[in-house]
Amino acid sequence: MGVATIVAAMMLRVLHSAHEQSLRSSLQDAAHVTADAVTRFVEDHRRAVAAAAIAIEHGTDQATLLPALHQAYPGLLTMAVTDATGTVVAASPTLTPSGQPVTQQGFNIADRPYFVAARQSTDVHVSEVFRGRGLGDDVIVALAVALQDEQGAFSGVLQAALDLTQLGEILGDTADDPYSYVVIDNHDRAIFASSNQTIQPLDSVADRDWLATGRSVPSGDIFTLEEADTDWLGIFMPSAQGWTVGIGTPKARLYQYGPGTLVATGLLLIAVSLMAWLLARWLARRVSRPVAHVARAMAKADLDDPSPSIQLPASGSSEVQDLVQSLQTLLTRLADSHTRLKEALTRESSARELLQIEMEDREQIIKARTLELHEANMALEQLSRQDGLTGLGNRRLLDERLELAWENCARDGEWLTVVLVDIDHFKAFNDTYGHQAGDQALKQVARALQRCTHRASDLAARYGGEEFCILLPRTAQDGAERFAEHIVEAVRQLAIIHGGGINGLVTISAGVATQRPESSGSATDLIGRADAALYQAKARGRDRWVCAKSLQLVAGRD
Ligand SMILES: Nc1nc2c(ncn2[C@@H]2O[C@H](COP(=O)(O)OP(=O)(O)OP(=O)(O)O)[C@@H](O)[C@H]2O)c(=O)[nH]1
Repeated sequence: MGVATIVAAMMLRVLHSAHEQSLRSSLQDAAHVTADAVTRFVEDHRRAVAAAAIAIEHGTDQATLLPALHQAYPGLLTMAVTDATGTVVAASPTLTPSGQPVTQQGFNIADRPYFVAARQSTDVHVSEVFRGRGLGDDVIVALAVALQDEQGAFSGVLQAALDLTQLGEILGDTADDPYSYVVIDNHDRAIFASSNQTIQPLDSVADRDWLATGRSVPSGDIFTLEEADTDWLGIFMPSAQGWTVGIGTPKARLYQYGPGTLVATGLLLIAVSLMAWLLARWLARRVSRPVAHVARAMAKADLDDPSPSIQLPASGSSEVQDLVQSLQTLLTRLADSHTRLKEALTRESSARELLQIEMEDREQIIKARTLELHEANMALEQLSRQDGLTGLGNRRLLDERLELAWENCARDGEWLTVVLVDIDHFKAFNDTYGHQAGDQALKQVARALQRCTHRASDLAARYGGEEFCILLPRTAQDGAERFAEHIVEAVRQLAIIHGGGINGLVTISAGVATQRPESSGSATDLIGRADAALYQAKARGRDRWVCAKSLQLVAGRD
């Protein structure tokens, strides 16, 4: 039924557009015919007036000619012949509305624009549209032509008033006409409007919406006008004298189909519905149901079954049977591929697990070896900076740390102290107690010095032979002096017997140098000053410390 509805809607659409096309072309035809009729109406009368003028010029009796002309052309309301001064000398009708003979009234039309225009023209002049005065007040145009005497001189004017209300009869105007007409002059005044319009003759239509809309499209094209209660189709056509004929019709006429059309459409709709229903039934029996059956069988097919099969449907076209055969073949191949794929996946999965285990083992080994290598490097690194005998830092470590301490204290504006230490009379100790005992004494002194350094940044290093160097970053003069006193005393406290030593013991002498490092100076100078102080300590009798304070040396314990 859905298909039938669509077909019916399409048919109605086609019908509607054919109807619209027909309405448009009849609107255009009506516009052409009407414009021609208006033009012909004016032209016929103009030619009649021209012919009458020739007749008058050739001596035809005006008193006979004018009534005859009047009778033949009832559209000519009044006619008058004037002399050269504009005074009416003959007329039809001959009497005024009040019953007086026109010619005796002394009417003079020399001041009328059409009189002046006709006198200057060789053809019949058609005036602007105006409302008559004198012999009537109808809406008219004056048809005026100059008359000449036998010598060709201007002898007067023949003038006729053309009744424009007659346009209604020409256009067949009736109140129930499906079309509305309007004839507009070149000043946008209505000359004539059909009786289904509320426009009076000579009303201005300049401000009407339909005028602006109609002029927005080329003459002869159909335009659409939307008004509050009615939508219109309209058309403008040019006619006589630069006038315009406008015709409009409500758009709703598009939807007025005749009863025959509606019956035919209804029957067609029923026939189409019936055919669609029969077609749907046939398709369902021959195609849809068998295909649905096959689809269900396919959905249920188990690829793990070594030989899956689809049952052939009882009904169905031969195409459906062929389709089932093809699907059966395809299904068998799919099941085969499925089995091989599963086997391959299982093999691949086992291989991947083995590979994973292998990789993890290798990763562990590499990690362990890397760690061992790192530790060995660290040990080597440490050994390369350690004195083998005493276990203190060696000269290499001292140089690195001195450089670093110099830079840090320089940056922070801190004091840096260097203490150089030398064991007193150590040669004699070796000579007396042997070299091995000398080594033991060196180790004991080293440990004592090590114990005296407390801060992480302090460093006690073997400087060479029986000499040691101690770095004390961030340590000013008074701290340095206390430290020097402390190590001299600490070595005394070891109480290592030395017959040739001071008071029979192993003692040390120390040289102390303290300064605030500056970017201009160097650590070597600081070591040099400590060495000079050490020399002073030795010179002053050993077992003491001397502090290099600028150039002045400060001594501890004489
Ligand atoms: N046992 C031992 N002795 C060392 C070692 N290094 C240097 N010495 C000895 O230390 C002694 C240093 O003697 P000197 O430089 O003359 O000075 P000193 O005898 O200590 O006299 P003063 O320094 O003036 O008090 C030398 O005999 C070196 O052989 C070492 O590693 N072990």
